[in-house]
Amino acid sequence: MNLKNKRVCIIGCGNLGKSILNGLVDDKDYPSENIIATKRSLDAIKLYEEKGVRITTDNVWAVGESDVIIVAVKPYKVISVLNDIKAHLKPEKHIVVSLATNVHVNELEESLPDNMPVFRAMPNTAADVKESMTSLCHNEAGTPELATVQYFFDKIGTSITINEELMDAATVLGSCGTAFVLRFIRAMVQGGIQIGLDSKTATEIVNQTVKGAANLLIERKNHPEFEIDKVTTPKGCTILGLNEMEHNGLSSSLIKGIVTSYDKIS
Ligand SMILES: NC(=O)C1=CN([C@@H]2O[C@H](COP(=O)(O)OP(=O)(O)OC[C@H]3O[C@@H](n4cnc5c(N)ncnc54)[C@H](OP(=O)(O)O)[C@@H]3O)[C@@H](O)[C@H]2O)C=CC1
Ligand SMILES: O=C(O)[C@@H]1CCC=N1
Repeated sequence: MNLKNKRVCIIGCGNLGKSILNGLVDDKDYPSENIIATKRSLDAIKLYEEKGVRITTDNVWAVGESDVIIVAVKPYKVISVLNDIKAHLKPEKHIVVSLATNVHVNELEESLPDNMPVFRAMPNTAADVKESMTSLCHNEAGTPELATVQYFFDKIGTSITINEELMDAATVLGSCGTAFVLRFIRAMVQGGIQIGLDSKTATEIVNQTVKGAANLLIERKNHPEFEIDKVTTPKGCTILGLNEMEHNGLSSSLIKGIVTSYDKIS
């Protein structure tokens, strides 16, 4: 089957679900008519009907109309949602993808029919602009369905497939990481304002500088320090600022924050 004919429902279309929805509805070749979004209160997603997306409060109906079931509710709600739809899931037809942190594949399988293809996906909200980093893992029944799941998450960014043992770490870096990077960006803008730039100009400069630095690493595949060495002119202003940041714990605070988030999940 042509993968663009695969129908997807996003159960629990909130912060992350809407980011994924935005990434999919703007896709040039995936038909929005193949997307269903569910929530108990539909006001926040009504606007998507104009783009051909079907919206509903009925998860069971949504499952019956879909092939890929993305469960985007909060972790503590996942099992109850699966219990509601379990009787309507067909292992030969459906693929279940949970976005929830810390709800493991074996827990998901316990609330699903036998031999159900089950995935965990850890995207981030940059899915909104098709720039998500998504980490995937799956059960054995999911193996033949990996290409289908990759199809959707590669439409909203980039995906990698890893062992489930690494999903907590991938969540912290790739999902929480969006907030970490945005806070870093905000701090740079605050510094820019302190040295005389208005907020809009500082933001424009910082946003492109961060995008450029990331693309340098993505395109050239060099270590960050290799690229930093090109900027830090001996006795220049960059190395002074960089060392002052390190004297005040820049790298250490980032590492400690990442470990703290990881400890919370695991
Ligand atoms: N936010 C992020 O960046 C990331 C989040 N995640 C994971 O994604 C999941 C969602 O997170 P997030 O989007 O932030 O949470 P939100 O609370 O924003 O979204 C969850 C949505 O689920 C809906 N919902 C609740 N119960 C039901 C139900 N029974 N049927 C249908 N919809 C329901 C709620 O809407 P209503 O009340 O109208 O039903 C709500 O909008 C979590 O498990 C989280 O761990 C993973 C990676 C990144
Ligand atoms: O903060 C959270 O728990 C969710 C999971 C990763 C990003 N947001």
